[in-house]
Amino acid sequence: MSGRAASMPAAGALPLPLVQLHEAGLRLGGVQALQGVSLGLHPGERLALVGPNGAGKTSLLRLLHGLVAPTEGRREVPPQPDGRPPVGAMLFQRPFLLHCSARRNVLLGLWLRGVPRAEREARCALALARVGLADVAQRPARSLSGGQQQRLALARAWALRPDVLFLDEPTASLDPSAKKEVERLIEEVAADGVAIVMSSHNLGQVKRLARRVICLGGGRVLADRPTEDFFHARDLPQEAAQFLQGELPWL
Ligand SMILES: Nc1ncnc2c1ncn2[C@@H]1O[C@H](COP(=O)(O)OP(=O)(O)OP(=O)(O)O)[C@@H](O)[C@H]1O
Repeated sequence: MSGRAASMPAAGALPLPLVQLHEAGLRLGGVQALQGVSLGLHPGERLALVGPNGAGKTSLLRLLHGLVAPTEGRREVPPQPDGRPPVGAMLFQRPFLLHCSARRNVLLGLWLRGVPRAEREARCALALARVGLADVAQRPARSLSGGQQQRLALARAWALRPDVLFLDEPTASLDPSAKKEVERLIEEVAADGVAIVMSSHNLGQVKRLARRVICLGGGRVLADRPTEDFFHARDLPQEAAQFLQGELPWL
């Protein structure tokens, strides 16, 4: 798609983070959803956010994406080497689609982000083809199956040529075959060099897609490890180890 992998820095060079949080906290209606979160997200990373219900995964996704501002600490978005701000896109568990055709949903997404008219049609057609929806482009978006709707949401995000894709439990409401297909497409996006940040309760999926895992509990980062390490380490903080032990039997 965007050929991000080709513009990745040479091995050994430290890339600039796409977004960096410094002791960030988020208070929502009297609830401390996040506190003291410091982390950087780099180009091409594959990060999974795990933790029990209410741990703060969605809040952290929203904060990283800039949909909400931290109520404590700081969110920094360093300008990239080419001077432009990084482009982010987000996918939700249940796609938010407008009452119009699949094609128009993608075109409107491009229009909203200020993509020039001359580019919109081609980018839309390419994105729909990449997710296998070219033949239903004219169908009302909301008449598509759940799996097709999520693929359409992915096409809409993909067409924006994001540097980072935020995914909030992207396959949680899908049946096994639709889940597999969406996972395959997320893998393709990541293989293009797009950074992915995904919240998931599916640890099998986390193992398959992520290279780094952040485990949250009570709005704090309990562990931030490479995926292999997270699943096999003997020195995880107690709360993170307990979460993992509770989930592993379901894998
Ligand atoms: N708009 C809001 N107003 C008040 N409290 C909120 C709001 N949104 C989230 N919270 C609270 O913030 C905390 C973190 O919620 P968040 O949705 O980020 O957790 P989560 O890990 O994504 O949970 P889940 O796995 O259930 O989706 C929870 O206690 C939640 O009830």
